[in-house]
Amino acid sequence: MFLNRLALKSYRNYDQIELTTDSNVNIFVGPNAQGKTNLLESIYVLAMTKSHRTHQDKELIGWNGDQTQLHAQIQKRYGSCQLDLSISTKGKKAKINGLEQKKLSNFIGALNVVMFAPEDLEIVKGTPGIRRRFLDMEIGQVQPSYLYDLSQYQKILLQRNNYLKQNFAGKGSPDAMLDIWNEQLALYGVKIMKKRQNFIKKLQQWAETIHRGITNDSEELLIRYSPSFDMGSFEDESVLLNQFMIKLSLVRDQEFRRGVTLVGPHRDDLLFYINDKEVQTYGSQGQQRTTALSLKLAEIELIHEEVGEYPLLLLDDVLSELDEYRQTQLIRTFQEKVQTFITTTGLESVHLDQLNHASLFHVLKGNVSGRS
Ligand SMILES: Nc1ncnc2c1ncn2[C@@H]1O[C@H](COP(=O)(O)OP(=O)(O)OP(=O)(O)O)[C@@H](O)[C@H]1O
Repeated sequence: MFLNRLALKSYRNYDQIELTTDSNVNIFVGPNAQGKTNLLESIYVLAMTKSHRTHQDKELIGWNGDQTQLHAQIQKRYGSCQLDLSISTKGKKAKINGLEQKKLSNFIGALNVVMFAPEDLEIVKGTPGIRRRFLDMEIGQVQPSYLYDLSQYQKILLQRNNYLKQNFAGKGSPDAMLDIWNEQLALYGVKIMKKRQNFIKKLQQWAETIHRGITNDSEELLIRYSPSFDMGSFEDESVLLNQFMIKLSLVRDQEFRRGVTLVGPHRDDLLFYINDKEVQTYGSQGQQRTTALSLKLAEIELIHEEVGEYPLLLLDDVLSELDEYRQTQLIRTFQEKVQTFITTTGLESVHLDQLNHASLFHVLKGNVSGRS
């Protein structure tokens, strides 16, 4: 799929812009703090309805406005499609081809993107919460039902935690109520775990091959799902559900003492190994960065497999971080296949000679000029 046109109103430091983009590679060049990342972020927001770098939607609204409007014209295999998203302090409104979508989950997935930014190193190095967010965003954009399961799970988790806090052991008779929460929690928890397990299995297959290519066959990358309890080889959801309930009963007293839910996908993690050694603990900075790159490139292939079209690739200030060999590998992956948006402060860090065709845009103080 391709983004043909992007229009923004009152988005971060852009008052109003309209861009026609190249179907191959688009390079946005400019000094620091001019709006390059903001531009890529806006494309990400059009795909996911939220930013990759903040949970606070109001930060996206230009300082002089009270709402922002984003518009994209997308070219897909089966025709073109118009996406409109407006974000105000009161909430979000999303339209596909002029039709308002009651649920944002129906809007997510109309445009698919893979973003690779310097902070993605945190997916490898950072806390489990960052890896769970990565899983949620990526599975969500190819499987809208996942987002529904997740929001149900989060609601139940919140209520269950409140309940645990208020009804510590010995006070009242909490069991009957807890049984109801447990069933609900396990029901949605298992759905999420199964979907994460399937996603990671597929991601692993792609990432392993890609990582071998990037490292000249010297490194074997393994990605492993690490759920809050051992799923064993259980394929059947009802067996897993039963396991979930057993685990909950085992930690019951501890949960009352601590006032939090100790079992479930909100405690999942994702582990990375290179040649059998955990990357988070033993990996060099370079290996951690390459792992993040392999993960992102694997995602491109996975989305293609699931959706039948390649997503857009958004590379925010990452090319200068990659050596020539890795940059060449990356360019080979997207060239003529994946519409790519690159930001950089200087063209000297981009191996332009490797690109068959690219459009160049200059970004200065919230204005974009060019396309050459
Ligand atoms: N809500 C907002 N309204 C207006 N301006 C904003 C808003 N949020 C951020 N900005 C401004 O946007 C600018 C940053 O833009 P951006 O992060 O896109 O920079 P950049 O060109 O990618 O820079 P760098 O090369 O340093 O990463 C900053 O000057 C910041 O003050």
